[in-house]
Amino acid sequence: MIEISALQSPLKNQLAITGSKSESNRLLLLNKLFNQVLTLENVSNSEDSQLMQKALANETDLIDIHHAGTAMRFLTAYFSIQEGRTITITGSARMKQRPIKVLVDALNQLGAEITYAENEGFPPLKIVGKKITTNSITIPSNISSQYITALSLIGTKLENGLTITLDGKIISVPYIQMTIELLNRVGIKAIFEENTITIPFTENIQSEKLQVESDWSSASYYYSLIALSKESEITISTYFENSLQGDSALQNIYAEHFGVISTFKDGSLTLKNNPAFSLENRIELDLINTPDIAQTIAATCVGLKAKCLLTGLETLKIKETDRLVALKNELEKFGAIITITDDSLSIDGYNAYTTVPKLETYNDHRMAMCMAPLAQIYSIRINNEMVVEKSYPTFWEDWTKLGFEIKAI
Ligand SMILES: O=C(O)C1=C[C@@H](OP(=O)(O)O)[C@@H](O)[C@H](O)C1
Ligand SMILES: C=C(OP(=O)(O)O)C(=O)O
Repeated sequence: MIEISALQSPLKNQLAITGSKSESNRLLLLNKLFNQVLTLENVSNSEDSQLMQKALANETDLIDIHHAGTAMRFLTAYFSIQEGRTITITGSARMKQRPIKVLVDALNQLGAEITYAENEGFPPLKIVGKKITTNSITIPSNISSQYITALSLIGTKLENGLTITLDGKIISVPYIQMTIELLNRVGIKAIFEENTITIPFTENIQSEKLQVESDWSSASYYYSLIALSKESEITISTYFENSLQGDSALQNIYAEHFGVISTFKDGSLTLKNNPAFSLENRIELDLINTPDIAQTIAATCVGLKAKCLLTGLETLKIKETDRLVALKNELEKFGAIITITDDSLSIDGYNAYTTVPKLETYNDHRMAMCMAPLAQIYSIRINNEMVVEKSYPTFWEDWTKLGFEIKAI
């Protein structure tokens, strides 16, 4: 457990944040599919991307992917087309509760041979690699976009290509767009229009150098920190105005609702306070396209004692923990009055707040990181703080650089 206290205000500092975990995991898989012809720069040093790299290099028949959801889903598709190889892919206790049936059904309908090693619908999976020649599939698109990305990535290696029809509401759309844009960027003419994705079989891609942009979900904690500070400025490197990452929506969300100004210069992003900003009565946001910044936004609201209604949160309950329950439990420790439904979270007011809260992280990196900015206002304690490694291993080092005092207790 750590205790975090703010030492200096205003903040002024520069940080280098690791590459996007989402871009990295897609590019690592593509590179494996296409004989490592890409030279990747600023690849994420997150545990999830390291696990992805190790799994792709692994030649044994048992792969443990721990908490890494994207890696679990992308690798299920990858191993299902490795003819002549049989593997079992497993993960953490939580991974064994995260649904994968939609993806397994789709792959098996295409001709894969995947069975459940424990519980129907969930990892671990036994995968016997097969040649897949079927070239079209319909898949529900309202549970996780990661299933759709997984199919799109391996579609490039199916001899007849793949047409994917998305059935129902499409959630986390920017993550599907990121996949298609990355395929386009390496020269694969993938198309995503309305509810149809078309992926052509591709023999080879050109060798080229690609720079992974830094992680926008990780940037969210600095947006929150600035929103909870005054006259402060933080510069973070390797961010661009034209991002592939949907979480770059942070720029507009924090400009409009929390008074944080973003400026880009020479590949860096500077965040600072807008002195003319005033908080609205109740913040309303639909976050269906940006699920990973929902926790950050809820915690920023608590720091500002703002009321809010956050909707489009139906995917939060199947992530690293049930994030809706975790947010309610922990943010109520600051006096927030919170109501959650299956797909929303509202903060309707605040009770008087008295004690220094001891905050729990539920094995969820984003629970630890979203609450850290509250240290700018309150003295807080965070249990199991090393969960941050999943996406941002140097998080606490960076907070020390910013001037926070972090004590193990
Ligand atoms: O494709 C990706 O890289 C991701 C997609 C999103 O998941 P869902 O599509 O399950 O919402 C997101 O929450 C996750 O952190 C990363
Ligand atoms: C949901 C997340 O990751 P994953 O689904 O890849 O485990 C996340 O990083 O917030």
